[in-house]
Amino acid sequence: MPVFRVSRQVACWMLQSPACGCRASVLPSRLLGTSPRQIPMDANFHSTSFSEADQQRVLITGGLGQLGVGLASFLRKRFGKDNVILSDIRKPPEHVFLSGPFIYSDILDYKNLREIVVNNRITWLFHYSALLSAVGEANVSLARAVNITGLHNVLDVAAEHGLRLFVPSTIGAFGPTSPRNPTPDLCIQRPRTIYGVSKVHAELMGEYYYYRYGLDFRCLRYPGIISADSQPGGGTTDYAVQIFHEAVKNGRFECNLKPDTRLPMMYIDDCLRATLEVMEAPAESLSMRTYNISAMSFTPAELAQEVLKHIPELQVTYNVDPVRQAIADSWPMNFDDSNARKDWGWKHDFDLPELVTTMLNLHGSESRVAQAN
Ligand SMILES: NC(=O)c1ccc[n+]([C@@H]2O[C@H](COP(=O)([O-])OP(=O)(O)OC[C@H]3O[C@@H](n4cnc5c(N)ncnc54)[C@H](O)[C@@H]3O)[C@@H](O)[C@H]2O)c1
Ligand SMILES: C[C@@H](O)[C@H](N)C(=O)O
Repeated sequence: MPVFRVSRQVACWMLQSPACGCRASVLPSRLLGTSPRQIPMDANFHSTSFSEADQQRVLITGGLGQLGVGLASFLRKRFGKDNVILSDIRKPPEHVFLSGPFIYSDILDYKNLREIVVNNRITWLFHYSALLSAVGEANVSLARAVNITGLHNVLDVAAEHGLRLFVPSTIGAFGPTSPRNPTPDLCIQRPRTIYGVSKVHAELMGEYYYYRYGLDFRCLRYPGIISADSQPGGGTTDYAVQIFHEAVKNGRFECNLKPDTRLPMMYIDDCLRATLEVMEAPAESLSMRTYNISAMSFTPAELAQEVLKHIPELQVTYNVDPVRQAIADSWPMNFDDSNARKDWGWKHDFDLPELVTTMLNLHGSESRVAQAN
C-alpha cells in the first residue's frame, strides 16, 4: 500500500543517523510533509543554490551583543561589506552604524524576519539573539520568549527560504549530571538554567529540522568568549572579560566566582574563525550538526596569576555571586572537541598566555588613546 510505503520510508530516514551515511537531502521534499508554518508540499528547501552563493548574503540577528559586531566585521572581510547585514532591537552606536548595513529586527516578529530575508535575498543566517545565563535567570519569561520562541521563528524562516543556519550553543547546555572533565559531544544534558534548557532545545530542534526538512543547520557549543572591544551581555563567564578592563583601568578586580572555578574559555578571534569554518565545511565532512569547540580552560586564580605577570600591582579580591557560582559549578570544566578537530580540522590559536598578552595589548593601546585625547 502506497501510504504504508511512504510512512516507512520517512520513519527509516528519520531514525537513521548521519553516521550511517544517510543525509537529509536523499529524501525528496514531497515526502517531507509540511512545517508548522504550512510550507507547501512541493517547496524546494534548497531553492537558493550554493553555486550562486559563493557570494553569500548574510543576516546576523542579535548583532549588537558581545559577539555580533566582531562577527560582522570578520564576515565582511570574506563576503564584502554590503553583503553582511547586522540586526538587533537596540540602536547601534555610530561606529557600528557607519561600518556596514544595519537593520532593525525583532526575532519575535516572524513577518518582519521573513520580509528581511526575502527583500535582502539572504542565504546565510547567524542567529545570535539570546539572553545569557545570569540575565536569563533574572528574567525567565523573557529568556523563554527570546531563546525559544525566537528560535522557532528563525528555524521556520530558514527552512522556508533554504538558508544555511548557524545557531551558537554553549557549555551551558550541560548540567551537573553531565561528565564535567572532560565533557564529550554526546552525553547527558540536563542543564538547570533557562539559558541551558533553551540551548539544548535549539540543538535538538535544529537537528530535527535538518533530518525532517533538510535544513542546513550548523551549531557550535562555544566556551566562555573573551573579547577586548565588546562588553559581555550578562553571563557566568563575564569575569574573564572584566578582569582586563579593571586591571588596566583601576589596578583592582573583584571576581564574582571562587578562585578555583574551572571553566572552558576561548579568545574571540578563535571563536569567529571556528564559526566561519564550520559554515564553510563541506556537508559530507560533518558527522554531526552540533559540535563542542575548545581552546583553553582556567580558573580565576590561574587567570589572575597570568595577568599579574604583566601588571604585578594588580589586586584581586573575591566576592562570590551565589547565582553565578551555582551555574558555574554545574558546567563543564574541560570541553572535549575531538570531533570538531577530526571532522572539519578545528584548531585553536590562542592559549592562556597569548590570550592575556593580546587582551592587555588591546586594552593598553585603548587606554593610551583615551589618555592622549
Ligand atoms: N559570549 C559568550 O561567551 C557566549 C558563549 C557561548 C554562547 N554564546 C552565544 O552566542 C550568541 C551571542 O552571544 P553574545 O555574547 O553576543 O550575547 P549578548 O547578550 O551580548 O547579545 C545578545 C543580543 O541579542 C539581542 N536581543 C535580545 N532580544 C532580542 C530580540 N527580541 N530580537 C533581536 N535581538 C534581540 C540583544 O539586544 C543583544 O544585543 C548567543 O546566542 C549566546 O548564547 C555566547
Ligand atoms: C558561556 C556562555 O554561554 C555565556 N558567556 C554565559 O556565561 O552565559
